[in-house]
Amino acid sequence: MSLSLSSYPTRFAILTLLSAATVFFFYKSHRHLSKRLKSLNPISQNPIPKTPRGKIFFISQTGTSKTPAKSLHSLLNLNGFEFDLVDPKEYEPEDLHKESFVVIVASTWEDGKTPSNAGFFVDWLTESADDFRVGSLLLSKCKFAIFGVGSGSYGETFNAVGRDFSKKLKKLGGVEVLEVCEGDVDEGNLDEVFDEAVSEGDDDEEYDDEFEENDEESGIVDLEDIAGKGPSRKKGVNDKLINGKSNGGTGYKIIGSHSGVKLCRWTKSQLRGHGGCYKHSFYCIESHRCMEATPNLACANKCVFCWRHHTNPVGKSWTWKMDDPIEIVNTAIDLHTKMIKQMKGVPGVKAERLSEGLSPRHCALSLVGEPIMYPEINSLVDELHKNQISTSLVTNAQFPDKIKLLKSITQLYVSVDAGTKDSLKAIDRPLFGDFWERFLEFSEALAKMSNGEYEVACEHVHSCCVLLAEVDKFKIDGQWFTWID
Ligand SMILES: Cc1cc2nc3c(=O)[nH]c(=O)nc-3n(C[C@H](O)[C@H](O)[C@H](O)COP(=O)(O)O)c2cc1C
Ligand code: SF4
Repeated sequence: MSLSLSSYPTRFAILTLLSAATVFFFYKSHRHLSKRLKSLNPISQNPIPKTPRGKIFFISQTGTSKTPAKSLHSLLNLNGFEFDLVDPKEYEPEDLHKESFVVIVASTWEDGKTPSNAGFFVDWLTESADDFRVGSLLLSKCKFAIFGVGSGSYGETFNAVGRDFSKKLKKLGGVEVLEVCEGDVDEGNLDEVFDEAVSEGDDDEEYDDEFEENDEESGIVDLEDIAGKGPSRKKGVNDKLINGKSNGGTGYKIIGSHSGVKLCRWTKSQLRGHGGCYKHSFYCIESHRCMEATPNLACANKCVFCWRHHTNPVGKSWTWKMDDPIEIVNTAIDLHTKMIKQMKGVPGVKAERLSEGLSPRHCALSLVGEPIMYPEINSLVDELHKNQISTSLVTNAQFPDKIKLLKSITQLYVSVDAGTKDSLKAIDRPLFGDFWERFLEFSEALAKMSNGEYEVACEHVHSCCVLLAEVDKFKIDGQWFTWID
């Protein structure tokens, strides 16, 4: 890979690689380093266009990672690169999309756990990366580099946190300027590799000349040539998410044998005085008083975009032991309020919102799975209403018989992911052979139930045309429309 040396990211990447590895592994060759820095120093060369300040995050349990992060911070600032050294505990992750450059120095702890000063930061990142509504372009303006601080003696979880950060930032559109550098504090293999690379250069004027020649004459340097001399990824390292989380990292709590509850990212966001989800914008539902739950983790589709990565159970009918609806509601409220309480002390959480959040007023039956498959769905909804909790149920239109039996519900959200039989099959990958007929029958039943009026959530407006053709009147963003032939 060749990159122009005159570009800010490339200069930064090279400087970061050299300086962080040098600081981190206590490399002593000042002569060599200063030569390299001189050749890269933005002050002594072409002026760099003004860019926003970068951020160096230290993710550390016992302070080891903070030291190289601090040294890197001094070195970069000394060389004209404006960076802030940030404790993620004090940082608002919602602002991440505004960053242009982020360096993360992160250690890994037992079983691949993240140090506690980045607990909220990581949860936010995990949820955003797993949430298809957030999108893969959120961080497209953000370049990043990651330095892992760990120990190879922990095998598969060696530098798991650093690698996990890289994966999630990339999933959200972040641009990684260097392959994750994996430091090994015990084995010291990294400083050996680096020492080797640098000591070659130390006695080798040719190396410096070559470096300068590349820089001066062609303006191009092969970044991999340099990065290749730094720390390399260990072969056979397990790339799976290893974040010490239960339920495959989904963050939801299982209730009984077939239900679940989760604190959604919008609930957390509004607890912290930030915005809520679209239901807040459309219907004034307060996200910090909303409980996300499902009485059925299973589904009759295997949608390509499913955030559960197809690890949830699937089935065409209810074949499981059935838990009591009242018990499900009580446990869901109990677990939900416990999770709200755990938000106490998280930076930015407002005391007033926290106390309001302890009494949920809305329940989104949408977490995962198909809620109307649960045979006691009407009793469950009744129980929520008795607790003065409004209900919003999301269904994927595969159970027409069930929708006909559904009694009072505050809101019904039909997930229509495609407008034709072929595209619905390709996107939702339904288990039912007669999925299209089911979908049409569901639509007809719904049209009758709602007197031909549909309320459409914006998320699916693009694919609702076929469905809307069946009805007389529809509502988007609170405004009613009629169908024109
Ligand atoms: C109890 C314990 C568990 C650890 N687990 C891991 C691990 O799973 N993977 C890893 O790469 N390093 C692991 N390490 C090594 C730490 O990442 C290393 O000690 C690092 O320097 C700690 O940095 P910090 O003080 O910035 O948190 C572990 C260390 C301890 C003491
Ligand atoms: S409706 Fe509730 S659970 Fe769903 S996204 Fe909004 S706040 Fe979260």
